[in-house]
Amino acid sequence: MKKIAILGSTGSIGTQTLEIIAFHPDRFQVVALSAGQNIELLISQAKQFSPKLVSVATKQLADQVKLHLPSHITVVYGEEGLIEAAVHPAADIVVTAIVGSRGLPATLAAIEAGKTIALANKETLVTAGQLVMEKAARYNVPIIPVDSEHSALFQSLNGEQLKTVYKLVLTASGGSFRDRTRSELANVTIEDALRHPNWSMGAKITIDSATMVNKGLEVIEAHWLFGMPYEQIDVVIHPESIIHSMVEYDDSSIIAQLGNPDMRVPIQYALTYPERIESPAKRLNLTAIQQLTFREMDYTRFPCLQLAFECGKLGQSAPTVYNAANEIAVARFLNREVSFLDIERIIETVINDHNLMAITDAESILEVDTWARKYAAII
Ligand SMILES: NC(=O)C1=CN([C@@H]2O[C@H](COP(=O)(O)OP(=O)(O)OC[C@H]3O[C@@H](n4cnc5c(N)ncnc54)[C@H](OP(=O)(O)O)[C@@H]3O)[C@@H](O)[C@H]2O)C=CC1
Ligand SMILES: CC(=O)[C@@H](O)[C@H](O)COP(=O)(O)O
Ligand SMILES: [Mn+2]
Repeated sequence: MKKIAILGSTGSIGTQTLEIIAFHPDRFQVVALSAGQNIELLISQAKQFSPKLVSVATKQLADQVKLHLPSHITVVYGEEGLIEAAVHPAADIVVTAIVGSRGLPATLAAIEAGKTIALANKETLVTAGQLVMEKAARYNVPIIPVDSEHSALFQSLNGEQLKTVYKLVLTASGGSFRDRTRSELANVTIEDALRHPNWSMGAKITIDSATMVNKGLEVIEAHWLFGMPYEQIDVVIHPESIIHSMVEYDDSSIIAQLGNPDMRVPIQYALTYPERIESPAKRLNLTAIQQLTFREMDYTRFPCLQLAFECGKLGQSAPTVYNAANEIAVARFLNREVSFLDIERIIETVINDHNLMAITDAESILEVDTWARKYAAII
């Protein structure tokens, strides 16, 4: 029986993780759940899965949750509560399904506590890739990707020698506005932006997909997860999201992972790795699909992806700034304060006005992250 803690159990990844756990009741047990504000859902999850501990964003919410749960379930809150969930002594695997770089301290704590990390929260690797990977190596902790592209790369690299990789190829759906020109983006609405063609996901990542920032974050995530130079990472538009990513080797062979767009597959793989077991996902029927298509990435149409490569190559504090500026810009867009195209303007401005600095520890990351957030909030 694998014991699971989920950070962000009320979100898109969190609820799908619980679907997998419910599908395999003999294999998994939930020991900790963490939510932000959605206590109604958290309470019903706790009643169904009987964790030992639940965590919510604030003391006020924790007090309300306590009224609805039996006293043997510990209720904690805030950043410390999130960390308690991440280091729960009974947990073997921590699923990091919280959104944004606020997931970093709990992820670092889980690594120090020796937990296997099933990593969905890509922002932690973008903002602190070196720190996270060095810590994972020091504590001998596996980081298993949940993000569909990285799960695909992980599977396509299985048993191969990294030195024989010619390039990693991430696929991108193109997002909600794939077929619109830049001039057509000026007046798009939040509702339009949230209509992803293939995946049902949380709001922040759906906007990231439309700006192509999601692919930018994923390029940096791939760099850190697989130790691959940016020059050997490529992105291709694949509107059907059936090939989840691929690895091209020196001998010209390409190994890819395919499947219907269903996050329960990579989530389950991260929980059962290296085993493969039956999943609730619908099987892929290639003859029904008939054709898979590909388009060259247009870096002028999607400048945020170009910027991510530049920030990744610059290293130091640049990826932290890229991520923080984007988190604020997306929150402002979702709050109807700025337009869709303002997201890239804000990111570009914050990056251009930033003086690159060395990132040595969690404190320096927090300092840069705080500066970028404050600036992105007012421009
Ligand atoms: N959705 C997907 O298909 C994919 C997502 N990812 C990545 O996974 C991560 C999660 O994405 P997704 O599930 O879509 O996001 P959602 O917005 O659906 O869920 C976010 C989760 O984080 C919780 N949360 C937010 N703020 C806080 C806080 N201050 N303290 C504690 N918990 C908080 C939310 O709690 P609450 O709702 O209770 O406030 C919720 O459980 C992201 O990093 C995303 O990039 C990667 C690949 C695919
Ligand atoms: C499901 C998943 O992993 C998302 O990150 C997804 O890849 C978003 O799709 P695009 O960013 O390719 O639109
Ligand atoms: Mn992805």
